[in-house]
Amino acid sequence: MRAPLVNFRRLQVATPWPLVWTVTIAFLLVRLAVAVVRLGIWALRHWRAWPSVALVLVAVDVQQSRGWWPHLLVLLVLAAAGGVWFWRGRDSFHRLVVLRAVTVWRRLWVYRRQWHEAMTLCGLVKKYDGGEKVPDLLAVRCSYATDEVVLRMPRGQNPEAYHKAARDLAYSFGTRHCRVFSGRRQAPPVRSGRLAWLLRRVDAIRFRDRPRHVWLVFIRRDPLTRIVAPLPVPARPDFTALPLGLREDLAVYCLRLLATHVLVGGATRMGKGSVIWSLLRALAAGIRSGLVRVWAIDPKGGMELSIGRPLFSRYVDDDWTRMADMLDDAVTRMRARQRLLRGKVRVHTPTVDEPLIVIVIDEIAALLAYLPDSDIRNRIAQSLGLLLSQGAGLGVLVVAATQDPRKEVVSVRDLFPTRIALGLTERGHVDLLLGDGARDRGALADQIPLSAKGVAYVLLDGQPEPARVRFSYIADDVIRDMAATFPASPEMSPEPVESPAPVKPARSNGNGRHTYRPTPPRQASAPLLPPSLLNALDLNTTPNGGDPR
Ligand SMILES: Nc1ncnc2c1ncn2[C@@H]1O[C@H](COP(=O)(O)OP(=O)(O)OP(=O)(O)O)[C@@H](O)[C@H]1O
Repeated sequence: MRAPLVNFRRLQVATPWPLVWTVTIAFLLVRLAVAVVRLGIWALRHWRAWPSVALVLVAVDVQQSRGWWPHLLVLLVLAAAGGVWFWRGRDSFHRLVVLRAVTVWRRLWVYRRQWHEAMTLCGLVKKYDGGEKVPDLLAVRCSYATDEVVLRMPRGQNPEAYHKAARDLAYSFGTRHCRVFSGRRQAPPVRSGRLAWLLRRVDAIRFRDRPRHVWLVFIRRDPLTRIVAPLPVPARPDFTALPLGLREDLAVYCLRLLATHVLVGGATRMGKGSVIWSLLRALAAGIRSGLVRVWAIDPKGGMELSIGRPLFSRYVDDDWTRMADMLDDAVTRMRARQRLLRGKVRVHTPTVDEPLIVIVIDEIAALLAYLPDSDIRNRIAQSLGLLLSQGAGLGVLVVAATQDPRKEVVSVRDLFPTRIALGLTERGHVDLLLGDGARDRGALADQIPLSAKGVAYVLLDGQPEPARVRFSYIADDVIRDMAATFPASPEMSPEPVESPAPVKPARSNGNGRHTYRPTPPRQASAPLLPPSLLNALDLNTTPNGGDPR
């Protein structure tokens, strides 16, 4: 027989039973308290299920006391109310009933059921201490086109693992695309009213930074295969959020133009024009009121921009020297503003006296790389360098498009803080435009099909992961209508202003809508290609034969 560890008898010490019992009871009490707290947290986390549980309990009670008739009656009343709701307020019915039902169904059937298996097979489960650490599925939110899944990573992982596994994840859950975001996609709501201070504090907790959370967006059906119609012109442009198109989660894509320059890259005929025109449409009310001045340069002889000539305070399409002069004038204007604002503010606020100047250049490579006269080319490069490095805060912005984003072609590329990547021909161009690693984080701009004109990858505010958007398609008639409705107001500046070309006003057709009556094109703005050839260019690439309606 083995000797006891402590022989109390030989030591003449009585067994300390009170101590043994106290320690045991204390230990059990602590374990019980932990279990109760965990149960409480679990119940709180699943607070959404409370009403359903309560309903089931009431239903069972009613069934036992009164039979099935009350249930049938309640079902009939609910069906009738649902029918009336669907008939009178289809949008709210879809949002509050259909989408919620879809969310519950997909959360349980698609995600919860297959979560462990999919995470294991995609290599996202960690092994620790003989057990497994599976990412926690926290929430699922469905829209018509997408499922947003929020998860918490196990320790020892970072979002890069999910970027790498994005394709595997997409196919595991029966979709073709999965976008991975390491930050929250919605900004906290703007609160107003009496309780705003309280709600803001709650939001500060609810929307706090959660480094261990990852947002997966599964694209169930691609809403960007359809052409996006022109968006309504905002009555007063909000330079921090100009609506330009649609995101793939069906939210409106808004561009922050304030204090930034924008470079649009895309292969030929992938829709660079639609980005520029969508932007001009969003600015149109400001153009008419004089809050915004657009100076346009179209090195392609007016092929793209001349159609909206009245929108521009200044416009050049045929003379390299005048293009260089215009950029020099912009630098002069910027310097004058610099003197005015020095020591007062750090970012210029547009006013009618000191408007936002937006310099639109349709093909910047033509000015920086292909221009034959090297003196003018150097002048232009110098002015652009100055504008891009100093103009953003002073309200002199450059919006430029290019087919080739390489540095040899667009030497000033790195000075554009905001970039948009439409369909590109080369894989390497994606990172050149959107920054290193953008393609690995999901910006597959080189895989955008030729038919998806106007589809682009952009970086949304504060997020390293690119989002896919489609810019609204602004047809020629819409541009002419815009130009007639929102012509640039006469400039009150010392610079020479060319008077806008006369455009026939849009005529009312009696029902409050305006129809454009085309005027014959001037010689300078006549297309360089015959219409038949232009149509032929589009025929194979646009789904409906180049007639996006
Ligand atoms: N957002 C869009 N949605 C649908 N179709 C579009 C869109 N943008 C452009 N397209 C179609 O693509 C064609 C080419 O568009 P656009 O001229 O804007 O391309 P681009 O990239 O500016 O061409 P280029 O390289 O010649 O300057 C248009 O004629 C139009 O049919």
